[in-house]
Amino acid sequence: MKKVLLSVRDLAKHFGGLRAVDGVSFDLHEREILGLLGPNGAGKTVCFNLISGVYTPTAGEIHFAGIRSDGLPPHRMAALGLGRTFQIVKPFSNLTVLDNVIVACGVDRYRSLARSFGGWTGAAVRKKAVELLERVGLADEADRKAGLLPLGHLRRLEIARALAVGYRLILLDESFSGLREEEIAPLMDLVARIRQDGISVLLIEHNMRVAMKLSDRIVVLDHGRKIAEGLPGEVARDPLVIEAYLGRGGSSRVA
Ligand SMILES: Nc1ncnc2c1ncn2[C@@H]1O[C@H](COP(=O)(O)OP(=O)(O)OP(=O)(O)O)[C@@H](O)[C@H]1O
Repeated sequence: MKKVLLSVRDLAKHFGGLRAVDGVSFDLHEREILGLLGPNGAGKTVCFNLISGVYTPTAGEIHFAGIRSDGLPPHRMAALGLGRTFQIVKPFSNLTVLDNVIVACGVDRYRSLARSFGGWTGAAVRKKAVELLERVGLADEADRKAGLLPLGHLRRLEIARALAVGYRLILLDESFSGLREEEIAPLMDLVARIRQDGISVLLIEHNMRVAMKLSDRIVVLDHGRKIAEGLPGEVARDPLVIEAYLGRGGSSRVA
């Protein structure tokens, strides 16, 4: 049986009177790619922020890697093996691509320093960062200033930074948005390879073709609530999902 890596139970986040996330539950299994979909304002990014420790829930529970994790700060979540990308890419523009990944590896460094004092060497982190750049196909860009990278490469850099800590799970926030058609298939291959390497993926994606093809299962939110969960083909035919995306009277499939 598949092992649950992340479990979200009755999760809620209110901002004043706004129920941005309103009683959402789902599981993500080890080695699974789970798509988190929904129209604008559905609560997807707030969910990411709850799972990664940026926000503390108003109610509900999150369990990650066998421990109750809601309320833990982002660096504790990172130390547990959770990495994430952001909808708006924010590299350190004046640092090289390699240094951007070295900085992201810092969480590991501080953790091992605290534990063993001296378990870390600069050379080891550099080696890890170079390996990560190779993994995402950016080795040739290592010495370039990150601010000079085109969007497609920036998205790969973000994924390398997420992988620097995310040895169990990475959260991808619209990693495909704004990419050219020819950049999309290779990035899908990269995400599939990451999963083959044993890392689970939770992705927010507005590109339906990408989400449907890449995800093993899909959870759909609307107005903070879960309205559907299932295999991509099932979810795409779900009348509630079609209505959420196309409005009442929508009759075509989502994908
Ligand atoms: N810090 C905040 N304070 C107040 N309201 C917020 C905050 N963050 C998000 N919201 C609101 O919560 C709701 C859900 O936002 P969220 O960003 O999660 O949507 P989303 O599904 O990611 O949408 P999109 O696809 O447009 O990024 C929105 O109404 C948003 O305005």
